[in-house]
Amino acid sequence: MNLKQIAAERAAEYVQDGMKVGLGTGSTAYYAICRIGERVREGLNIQAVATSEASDKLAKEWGIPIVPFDQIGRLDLTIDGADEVDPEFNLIKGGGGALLREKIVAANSDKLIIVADGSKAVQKLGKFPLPVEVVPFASEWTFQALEKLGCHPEWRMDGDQRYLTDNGNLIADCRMEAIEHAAELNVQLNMLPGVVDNGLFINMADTVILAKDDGSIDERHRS
Ligand SMILES: O=C(CO)[C@H](O)[C@H](O)COP(=O)(O)O
Repeated sequence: MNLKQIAAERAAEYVQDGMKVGLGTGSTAYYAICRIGERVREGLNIQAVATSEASDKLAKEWGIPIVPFDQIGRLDLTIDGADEVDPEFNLIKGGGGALLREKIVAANSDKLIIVADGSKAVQKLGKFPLPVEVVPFASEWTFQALEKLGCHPEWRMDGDQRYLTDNGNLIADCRMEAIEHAAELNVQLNMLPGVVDNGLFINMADTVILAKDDGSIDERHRS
């Protein structure tokens, strides 16, 4: 039983004819894109944007119409994965490195549906290293600023090179174990010159669909 697929396919049912849809990134969002792609092949009429080059490629392979960001306007719905989800629907995202585009797309969507297997549900965010996207210019200074903030950053690597995002930036993964004040940290991080954005998604998710070990679905909506 593929829990990621179960959660993602439930979310894909929310996509309706005529909608403008944001497509997430990662191994769970993958199944949502595939299911939406199947429905497009069956005649579903939508327009979409993708949150990464990988999702863009996958969507096009399925024949999902991808529209330039500047031409699509506001989105009805975005379906994306997450690395951690807390009881208030706050998230850590960016394990796949797409956090910046994911946050921009989520912020321009009427509804953000998060899909995941049950292991992503946590009481407190922070065990998963928090990704912070950093511009390459003077990146060691930014790294030091993250250290001073107590974030314990480590550069994400791709072999022996620093990992580069689709935007040509670096990722510092911050190992904090537990984040006590996620909303405040989100603001503090984004105020550091050199930080483009970080993987904390505060008050952004509207619906969380988790597939539990027995294959049942735990679907929650933010009131
Ligand atoms: O934020 C993301 C990519 O930047 C992903 O949604 C997140 O890492 C979850 O990925 P997966 O579904 O593969 O566990």
